[in-house]
Amino acid sequence: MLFSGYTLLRDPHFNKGLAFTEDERDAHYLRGLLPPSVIPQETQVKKMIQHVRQYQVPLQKYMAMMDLQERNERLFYKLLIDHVEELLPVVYTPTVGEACQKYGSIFMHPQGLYISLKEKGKIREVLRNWPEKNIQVIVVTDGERILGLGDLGCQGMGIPVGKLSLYTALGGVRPSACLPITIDVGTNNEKLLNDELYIGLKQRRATGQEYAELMHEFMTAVKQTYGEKVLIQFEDFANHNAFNLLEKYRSTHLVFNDDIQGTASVVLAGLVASLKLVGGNLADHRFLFLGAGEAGTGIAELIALETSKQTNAPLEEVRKNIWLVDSKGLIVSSRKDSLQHFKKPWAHEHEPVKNLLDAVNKIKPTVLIGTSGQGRTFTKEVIEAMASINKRPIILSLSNPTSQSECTAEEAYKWSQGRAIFASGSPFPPVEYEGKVFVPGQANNAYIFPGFGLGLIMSGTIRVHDDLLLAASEALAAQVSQENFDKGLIYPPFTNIRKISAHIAANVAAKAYELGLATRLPQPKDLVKFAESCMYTPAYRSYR
Ligand SMILES: O=C([O-])CC(=O)C(=O)O
Ligand SMILES: [Mg+2]
Repeated sequence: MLFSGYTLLRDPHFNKGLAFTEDERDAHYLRGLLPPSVIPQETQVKKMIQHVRQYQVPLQKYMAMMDLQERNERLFYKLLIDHVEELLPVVYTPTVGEACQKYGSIFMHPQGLYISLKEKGKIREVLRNWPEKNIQVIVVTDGERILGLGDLGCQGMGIPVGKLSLYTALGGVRPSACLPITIDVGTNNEKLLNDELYIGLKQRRATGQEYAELMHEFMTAVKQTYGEKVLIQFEDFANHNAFNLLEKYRSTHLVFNDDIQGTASVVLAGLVASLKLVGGNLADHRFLFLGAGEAGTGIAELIALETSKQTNAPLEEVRKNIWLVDSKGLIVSSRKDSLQHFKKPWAHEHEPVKNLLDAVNKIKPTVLIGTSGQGRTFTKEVIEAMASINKRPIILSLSNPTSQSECTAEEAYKWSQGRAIFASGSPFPPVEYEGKVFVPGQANNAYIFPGFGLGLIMSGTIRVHDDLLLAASEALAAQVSQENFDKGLIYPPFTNIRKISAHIAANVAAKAYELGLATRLPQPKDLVKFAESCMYTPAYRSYR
């Protein structure tokens, strides 16, 4: 340990507050710097949860949590793990969205690493300024599409910070191995450009070659600094850059796009689980998406891939069961020439259809998935149409945060007379309808990326392959218990998430070994046990 006395109390990695023992207080020059009482971590957790609960305003709870993270990291993680269901909506969606919108005015101490156009040519130096050297996971955003809230520029930093706190709390990756990064190439958000408290570059976004060069310098510097096996998670990039970056770097770097691949994996898991409630195989179902961006096309492709593996039918054939609606209506072959490349595989033969309601009535889907980033687009008429076509319509409102959800849980249950199987990206509380309580699930990539990342890291995997996403999906679906199904849930509760993550990690690693992508040899015998043994726990360590 580097510090003692006053500096020790102010170092969030080592500080334990009143939990320092008498011996530690003697050995580390702490006498007199703390009041005499010695309190165990459990008691500190009780105190802190009361502290957070006293705030009525979610953003204040968020600030209290960030404050704790900066003061006493182990207590922060202990609190988050012990109260995960309660605190996830605070450090993650929906509150983290509001925090990003207001980042300039709530900003107290910088978290993560900022790389702006000013640092062009110096990115390796910037990485060297970060205090930790052994980095295993980077979550990086350029802030252009933060949740469904749009361009928040440099203030998107809340997202990598939040995602990485889940890597630790939910997936057990050491906090010191996690590095949140925001790339600042400007913002096109006028409100931020005119805000004197805006923390980012006050210029419009760089694009084209200027953008590509900065990203390339970044990708190269990361690999040079941290080696081949550092995982780079792309988060909340706008569509055009997200698809291009993934395509460009997937064969040279260990990259994973959470919005395309993580969301796809979590939704496929929920769909596979829901088959236990509605019957049939994936191939028997018809899927309709509102939103044809990263999440929509990512999910669609993974459903097609899994269906094709199950039925031995070619991908082009099974894709025909999957339909997407974007802002211009149903994606059909007559629109092909004007479509962005990631939408083209979904342009099937059909007459033009203008809006979602007409598309539901024409396509007659069994599953309706919202990935549009637009709130309140699953109207009463849309849900009623789904309910008239299906005995048990599957309805997923995936856009985040809650304000952008395509419909609320209450609307889904009420308008379908309690028949919908519903899950949403951001959490909704249980709903009572005609005397029955319905518990909605949370179809959020937070189920997948922590365990997925752990699986890659612990096996020394060097590239992400689509089969690893399927392995993660399969492991998650297998964790839904009969008791969960009885409540209509297609996801297990977050309470057991560390156990779930260990199973996901193990299944992902097993697949990576099978594909020859894992470099940690020999392969551990029991991968679930191995995953558990790799996981960080936030209990205090004793200092001699
Ligand atoms: O952050 C979340 O809650 C899920 C996600 O990746 C997004 O909405 O972009
Ligand atoms: Mg995201």
